[in-house]
Amino acid sequence: MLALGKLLDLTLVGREPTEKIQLTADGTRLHWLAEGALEVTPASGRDNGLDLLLSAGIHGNETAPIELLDRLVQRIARGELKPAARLLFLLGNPEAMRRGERYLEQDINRLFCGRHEDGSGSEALRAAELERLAAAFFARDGRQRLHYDLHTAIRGSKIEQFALYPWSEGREHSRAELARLRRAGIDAVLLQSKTGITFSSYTYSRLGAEAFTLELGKARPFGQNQVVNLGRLEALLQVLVDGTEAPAGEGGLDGLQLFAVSREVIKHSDHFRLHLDDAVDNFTELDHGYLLAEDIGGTRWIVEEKGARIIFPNPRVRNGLRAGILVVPTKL
Ligand SMILES: O=C(O)CCC(=O)N[C@@H](CCC(=O)O)C(=O)O
Ligand SMILES: [Zn+2]
Repeated sequence: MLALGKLLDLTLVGREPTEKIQLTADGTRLHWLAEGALEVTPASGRDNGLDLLLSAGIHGNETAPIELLDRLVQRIARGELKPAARLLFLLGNPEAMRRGERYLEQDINRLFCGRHEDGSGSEALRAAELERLAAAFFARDGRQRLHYDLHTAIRGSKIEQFALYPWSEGREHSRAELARLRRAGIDAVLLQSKTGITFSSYTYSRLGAEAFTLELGKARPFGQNQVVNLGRLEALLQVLVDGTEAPAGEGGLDGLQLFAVSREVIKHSDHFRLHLDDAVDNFTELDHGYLLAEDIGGTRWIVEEKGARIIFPNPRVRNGLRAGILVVPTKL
């Protein structure tokens, strides 16, 4: 296997490869751009016009998606998987991956769309670097742009594999992209209705890519992800990479649950109290009238929405950040 196929190993030991560019026997070009960043260019005559960005490790302890990307990179480097798409693989927060932590000082996934400019430290610099790498990758006109940012969640979930679809003024959510996710085993999608500060929001709203955050089960350490079945997603990624995806049929959303954001619960102060046990799963339904959280100045979060469910409840975020999302069922 080409040495650049060991992107994950290189990243985990913090080493630069000696050779930055390598070619497989059939002419696929692998180019190490920066720590945790590998660009793959199809052999001449094979390029099908898709630019596909695959990222993982934006949170360093979310290892199942990192292992999935590692398998794809290795298969490409061995010449077993022959890309027809241009690819950019990004491992988001290498230092956090080495330490097995979600982040060191700042959550990188709250530092996009320029937020890194207000911050300092290694994670703000890394978010700026990831923006530059993604912008350079998606700079070519006339090509299809697609980004999957792969994550796992802190809690268990009543819906194990789901996606968050960013929002941008004047753009409609794509039915074809939702159908594609359905084929990949995604059971639910949260349709955002305002711009965000996450990596997928950046590539969606600033770079014009179709972009999603994918949540793929519960976060576990490296080597302990056998319980997560990523087979259908892996199959989709393979056919996107080698250009053998079957043409999409009509419809294709059967069984896909759609949700809208009703309210984001923002933690304003150290007085913030969340009235949910750590064992409560994502997508748990909350009763009408339930007191979900309290904060300084008598702020109270009481559930008023019919069919409300909670995702990503987390009282340990920094003040000013999202401590949970109340979602409700919706339709396209
Ligand atoms: O389990 C949790 O509380 C967080 C899991 C996670 O990292 N989710 C992403 C979602 C990004 C998005 O909103 O698109 C995050 O919080 O960054
Ligand atoms: Zn994450």
